[in-house]
Amino acid sequence: MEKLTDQILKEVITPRPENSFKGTFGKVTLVGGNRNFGGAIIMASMAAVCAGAGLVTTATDESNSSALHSQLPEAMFADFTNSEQVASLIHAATSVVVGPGLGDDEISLQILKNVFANTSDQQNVIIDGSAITLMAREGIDQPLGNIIYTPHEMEWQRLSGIKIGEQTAEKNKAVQEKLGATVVLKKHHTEIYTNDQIYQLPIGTPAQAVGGMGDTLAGMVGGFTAEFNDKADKAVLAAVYAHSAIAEKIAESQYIVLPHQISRALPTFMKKMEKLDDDHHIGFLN
Ligand SMILES: NC(=O)C1=CN([C@@H]2O[C@H](COP(=O)(O)OP(=O)(O)OC[C@H]3O[C@@H](n4cnc5c(N)ncnc54)[C@H](OP(=O)(O)O)[C@@H]3O)[C@@H](O)[C@H]2O)[C@@H](O)CC1
Ligand SMILES: Nc1ncnc2c1ncn2[C@@H]1O[C@H](COP(=O)(O)OP(=O)(O)O)[C@@H](O)[C@H]1O
Ligand SMILES: [Mg+2]
Repeated sequence: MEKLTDQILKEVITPRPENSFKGTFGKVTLVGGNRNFGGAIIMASMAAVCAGAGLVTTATDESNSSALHSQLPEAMFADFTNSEQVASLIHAATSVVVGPGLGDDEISLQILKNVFANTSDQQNVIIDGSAITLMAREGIDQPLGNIIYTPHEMEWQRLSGIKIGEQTAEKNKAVQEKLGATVVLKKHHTEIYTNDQIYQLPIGTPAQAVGGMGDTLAGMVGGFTAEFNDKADKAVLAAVYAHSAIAEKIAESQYIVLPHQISRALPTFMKKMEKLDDDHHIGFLN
């Protein structure tokens, strides 16, 4: 298992080209947030916006529209039950994030099927939260795309069939290979299973053990893969590393870290990373 270092941030977060516009930095379509879990998709959307994705659209329950706009005017809204509009937003996306707060009822299931029917191999598709639970429960096939699952241990148990106490690297890798997808297995010292390697995140803090922390990571992975689409595999690793590096910094003076604080800190954090040269590590800038 290879330990991730801050080197991954330097590789991924490079200066933006002068000759660019918002379209250069990708489009993210996020789908989730039923009436009860609107916060989940708002947190994920905030992470995608703050990570620097060029355009972000949030397909969610219509009851979340005002809250989304008041928290995040940068994001556009769509009603997630409007299947034609969602299909066209999926077609337009560089990265799709599906699942945060989607819920697991019949409407959630139909929305998930519509999303999965409209992705293509050219897209990054981040599958999180309720979407993983629904896939496992309903036996839904994996969609087309560069697939990235972001399960917590119980979601991974549901998807892989491996019980939480038995989730060894060997067993997890075998299921990852069958899926042919990237698996970000979230926990203290998250593990990332890719086609060629297993990585471990050596940082992170129990101050992160609060609701919405994973929703925020899913949005960051969506934002990073859209913005740095030419190095999408490394962008996943960089998002995982940055999420916990920022959290550790906030936790120096706070007992817990609020997920939206990580998103709000991202533009400043990314600016510092852009300036790092090979001799300087994150600690140097604290
Ligand atoms: N503000 C919002 O809108 C929020 C909305 N959210 C959205 O809610 C949806 C459901 O997601 P979910 O994760 O809350 O529920 P679920 O998938 O049933 O898993 C929980 C079960 O698994 C067990 N468990 C065992 N090990 C575990 C582990 N390592 N990590 C976590 N759980 C572990 C756990 O055990 P227990 O805690 O009971 O001991 C419990 O029995 C999803 O769409 C998500 O995006 C949330 O993000 C919160 C903020
Ligand atoms: N003790 C811990 N140490 C480090 N990271 C943690 C710890 N507990 C939780 N996390 C992180 O918090 C996130 C939790 O994800 P998840 O359970 O999906 O949250 P939610 O669905 O509520 O947003 C993951 O990124 C996980 O790695
Ligand atoms: Mg989650």
